[in-house]
This record gives sequence, C-alpha cells and structure tokens, in this order.
Amino acid sequence: MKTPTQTNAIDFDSAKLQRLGFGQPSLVPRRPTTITQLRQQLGLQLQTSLEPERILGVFFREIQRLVPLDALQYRHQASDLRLEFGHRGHHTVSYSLSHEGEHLGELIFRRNQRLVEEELGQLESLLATLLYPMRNALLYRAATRSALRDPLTETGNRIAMDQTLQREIDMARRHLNPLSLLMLDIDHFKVINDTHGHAAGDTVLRAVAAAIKSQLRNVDMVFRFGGEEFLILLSNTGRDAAAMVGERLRQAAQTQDYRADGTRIELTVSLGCSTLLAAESAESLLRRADSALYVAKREGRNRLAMAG
Ligand SMILES: Nc1nc2c(ncn2[C@@H]2O[C@H](COP(=O)(O)OP(=O)(O)OP(=O)(O)O)[C@@H](O)[C@H]2O)c(=O)[nH]1
Repeated sequence: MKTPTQTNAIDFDSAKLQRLGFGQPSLVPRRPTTITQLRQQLGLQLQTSLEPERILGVFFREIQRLVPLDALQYRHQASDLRLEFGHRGHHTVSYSLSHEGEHLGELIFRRNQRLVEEELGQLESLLATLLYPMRNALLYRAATRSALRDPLTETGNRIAMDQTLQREIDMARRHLNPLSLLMLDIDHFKVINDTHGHAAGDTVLRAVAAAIKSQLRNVDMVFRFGGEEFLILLSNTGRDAAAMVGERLRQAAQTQDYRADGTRIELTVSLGCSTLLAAESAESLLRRADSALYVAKREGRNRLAMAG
C-alpha cells in the first residue's frame, strides 16, 4: 500500500522572515530588550549571512539595544580583514575572540563614556553569539579567497582579475574616475629558469610579486596574468600618475635581492601601461597594455611604455 504523502510549499517572503526575526532592519526605533531575548534573537539573525561585514554590522546595531556604543572595530590578520562601524570613542574595551584554539579575530568596542561593570558583563555574554557565525564566515572567506588566488605568488588569479577588471571599469564610468592598467613581464625569465632551475624561478616569481605589492596601496589589485606576467589595476589613477607608479615598480623589481645557490640574480622587468578611454571594453584596455608591453620589450626591455 502506498504511504500517503503530503507536499507543502512554504514561501519565506520578507514579511514572514521579518516576523521570524530574520528580516532587514526595521527603520522604527526598537524597544530595549532583556539579555536573554537579545541573545536568542542574535542567535537567529547572525546565522543569516556568511559575510563578516554583515554579521558584525547586525551585531553592532542590535547589541546597542542593551549597551549603547560609539564604535566597533574588528581585525583578523590571517584573513587580512579590518572592519569599522560607527565613529571613534575615547574609551576602549578589546576582546580577542577564539574557539578551541582557533583565533577568530579581535573586537574593540569604543565609547565616549566609560563602560560600567554590568555593561561589560552583558557585552561578554553577547559576544558568545558571534562565535559560530564568525567562524563560518571566516572559513567561507578563506575558501572563496583561495579559489581566486594564485598560490605561488599570493596575488589574484585570472578569475579574480576578470571579475575585478569589469567591476573597476563599471565603477570608473559611474564616478567618472580615471582607471589605468599596468602589464608587467619579467625580462628573459626563461634564462633564469634554464640557468638556476625551475624552483629558483618560482622563488624569483614570488619575490617579484612581493616587490610589486610593497609599492602599492591596494595589494588586492595585483594579479598573475600568465607564467611570468603580472597585471596591476590602478583605480582612480590617470595616465601620468600611472606612469610614475609603473616606473616605481620597474625600479623596485630591479633592486629586489634575488638569490639562487647564494649568488645574486640580476633581473629586470618591462611594463606596458594603458588608461581607460571613454566607452572602452576590458578586452581593448588589456590589448592596449599588451601592445605597449610589446613596444617596451622591442625597444630594449627594462622600461615602461605607454599605450597611445
Ligand atoms: N619557474 C617557473 N617558470 C615559469 C612559470 N610559468 C612560466 N614559466 C616560464 O617562464 C618562461 C617565459 O619565457 P618567455 O615567454 O620565452 O619569455 P622570457 O624568457 O621572459 O623573455 P622576454 O619576455 O621576451 O623578455 C618560460 O621558460 C616558462 O617555462 C612558473 O610558474 N614557474
């Protein structure tokens, strides 16, 4: 005999989620609550995202129903993550968050008025609700970041580059800001590999990436584009400023100390630079930087060439 089955459809529309405590924040000022209620509610709300910024934003907003604050800062060095909510306050209380030996970041609460003993107890009790949501968010971040990074040089990979380039072009257009691109290629890299071996070549690649990153404000905009080629995106940077950055990178790569079997390896790089034109596509911007790089190579290497 067939067992009767019942199929139900349940649509979690935003009104329903709001009633269950999962929704977007209401604009109506919320009533104060008890610590037990707030902990329960945070337990539900903080599970709704895997983004550290959103989790901490909700946490910062909601805990103020019990403990008013001026600011919250969060740092997690291993994930290269620094977040800030609110404005600065004179008094600070910091907590290092960890779970079973795993470091989950540092939180700094700031307020102009000193926090009293009872409030500190409440904060500590509420911090427990952050533990699992933050651990999951950090794991998720690590997984997504590793899918977008080149493991050898710790720069962005091709997928990250494609995503970032299109996003930066859209932003530059929307805000009418300049955007430049540098394509950097190591000169005669094959000789380094052939003379010192592939492992030494890998070490050199890592050192070149480090030299590039040491010169830039936003290291998230450096990508490994090919074997020995890097791409650097310079947001809000016009042609002249990009030429200065390019020249700085050329010098930094040249002066970096590269060694194999104790002997110094002499190394130079060539660069091509293009600056986004009106209505230009990502492909065209890349093509122009590549053509400029070709000119730099043809004219003798160890130089920067600007796209016309
Ligand atoms: N060690 C190492 N070598 C790589 C890697 N990827 C590409 N290469 C090598 O990079 C070299 C690139 O050589 P070419 O394209 O001939 O260019 P080049 O010798 O740098 O000469 P120019 O660019 O013309 O100055 C090749 O020998 C590749 O095997 C890598 O991940 N590690």
